[in-house]
Amino acid sequence: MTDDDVDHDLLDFMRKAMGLDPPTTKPPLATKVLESAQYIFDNAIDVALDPDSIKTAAEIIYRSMQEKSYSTSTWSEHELHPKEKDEDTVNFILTMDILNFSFWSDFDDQSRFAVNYRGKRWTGYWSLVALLRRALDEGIPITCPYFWVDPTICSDALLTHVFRSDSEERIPLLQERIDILREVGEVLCERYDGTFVNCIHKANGSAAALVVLVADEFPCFRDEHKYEGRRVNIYKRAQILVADIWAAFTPHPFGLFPDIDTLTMFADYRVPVILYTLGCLLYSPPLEAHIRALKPLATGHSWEVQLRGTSIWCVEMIRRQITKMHPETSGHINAVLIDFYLYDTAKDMERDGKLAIPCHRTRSIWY
Ligand SMILES: Nc1nc2c(c(CN[C@H]3C=C[C@H](O)[C@@H]3O)cn2[C@@H]2O[C@H](COP(=O)(O)O)[C@@H](O)[C@H]2O)c(=O)[nH]1
Repeated sequence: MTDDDVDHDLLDFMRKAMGLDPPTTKPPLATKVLESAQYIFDNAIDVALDPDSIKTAAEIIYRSMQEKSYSTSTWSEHELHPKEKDEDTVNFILTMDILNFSFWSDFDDQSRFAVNYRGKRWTGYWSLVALLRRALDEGIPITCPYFWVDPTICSDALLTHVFRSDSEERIPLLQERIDILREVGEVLCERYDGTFVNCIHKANGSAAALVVLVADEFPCFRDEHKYEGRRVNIYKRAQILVADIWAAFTPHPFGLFPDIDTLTMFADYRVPVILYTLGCLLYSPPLEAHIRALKPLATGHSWEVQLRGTSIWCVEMIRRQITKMHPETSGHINAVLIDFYLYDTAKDMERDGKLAIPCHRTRSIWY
């Protein structure tokens, strides 16, 4: 039967007679992050972009990504990232991205929160990945949602042991980390049979739908703020969760997201530093003085929202510039890979003392 054989008028008549809604071609779910970023950029007065530096940076980033053949496979090449393409890896990535926030430190390098694992000393994001592996090696099922929700086997004391430090500084926001693990576990066990794989299935292959599902279902991922009277969506950990799954799995079915290019840069505290160092981001004198003085910046403060939103918009401008100058890359250089590249490069530059400004000091669960 072809579409011509179908009597659509009769079908509509029968639908109405049966009280069925007419067929609606639902618009694809949108995260509204990019439009939030543009709104913040358009209204920002303390953070601006420099178009010439963006053009120059785009070419530098493009060439470097080509030289390093930056792709999704780069993700699994990291020493501590899981390589298996299975449900355990999905739950490992979920656990990691529930906790993937706020590792900046005002302690000196020897005293800052650190985890010794496999003969190396890990700090920052990598200390989180290391401590999860350390717990699994100790036989603690730290990536299992059913474990998180049962305080008789997963006590706060045991989780404090999992998050223990091998240096003077303790992990920041320990209680928040414990609370949100249990919060996510409750929802997953009640509605998704205790595995994030069922969330992936429910999103039906759409990265944007999965980001929106995560932000709707799990409050700790609902990275939304008020700016100039409007709600703005940043969704940093919800987006990087989907991006990590995409990078870790594609082309395995768990990682097939045809709309992955709708994700944006992940507004953390590291990437703005390299964007500033490249001359792309410009700060007003009071904001720059505040950051250089390592003063705290409250979550939701206008300066903080401007920093995050304008960084997202900056990476979008870089992405558009790369696509304009190198149309052949439009299929495989997206905001996610540019972001991953910028984060990794920022870590290298931090190690070599080449970053031009400290990161801003916001302590929150959002990033
Ligand atoms: N925008 C963005 N933010 C990222 C990452 C990553 C790590 N992603 C890995 C996966 C693929 C990539 O190749 C990376 O190897 C962590 N973060 C954020 O940074 C902060 C930790 O920083 P530090 O204290 O310096 O380690 C914290 O807010 C964390 O959420 C990223 O990729 N992009």
